[in-house]
Amino acid sequence: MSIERDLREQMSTLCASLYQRGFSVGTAGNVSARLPDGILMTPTNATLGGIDPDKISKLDLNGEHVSGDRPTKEVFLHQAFYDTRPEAGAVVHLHSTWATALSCLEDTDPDDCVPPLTPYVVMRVGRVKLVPYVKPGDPKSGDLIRDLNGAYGAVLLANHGPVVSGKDLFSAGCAAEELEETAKLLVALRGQKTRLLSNADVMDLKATFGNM
Ligand SMILES: O=C(CO)COP(=O)(O)O
Ligand SMILES: [Zn+2]
Repeated sequence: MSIERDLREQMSTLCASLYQRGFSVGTAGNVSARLPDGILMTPTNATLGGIDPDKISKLDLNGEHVSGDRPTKEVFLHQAFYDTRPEAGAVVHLHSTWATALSCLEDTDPDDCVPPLTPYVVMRVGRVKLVPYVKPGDPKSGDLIRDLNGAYGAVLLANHGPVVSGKDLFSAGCAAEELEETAKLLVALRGQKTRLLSNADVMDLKATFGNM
């Protein structure tokens, strides 16, 4: 099977799994994966529960739509991650409940939305930036990601939801799920005395596991 065909199948399977487990509803969210000759993206106004591998949109290295259905309106967001993070092989955007809740809370630290509560959010997600609200599909969303200069692999779009990159579809999917579960923990622990991992713990995890 070709690399592209394999990625198309993986993307359809990942999207269906995210949808079936409630990480996405309706037509919310979009997923992309980088190829040597372009980017595969889920079509706009498509439910992640029914992504047909043959209808997945393909853009060339110049961002031109070359095949498949019309791509997600968040093309700019995905392209900005690939342009600023050479290690990014895939990007997952969701409206998952708890990460979106975190994006709406006024006291969320914009430079570090998710403190090191557990080892896996450090290992899988890393620091998360809060990106100011722009309406879905606004090219400005890409500019806001480019302004980060690749410093963050994951962001929360204010009042909208998470966007998480990873070295491949599996890693980006795991990171998006880990972010959602950690956001749920954060909301559940609000107002309570909470112990965080120490800086030494965080450094040790990064040294041991690197970029998962
Ligand atoms: O989540 C979404 C926009 O932010 C979904 O839009 P698309 O259907 O265009 O991918
Ligand atoms: Zn969205």
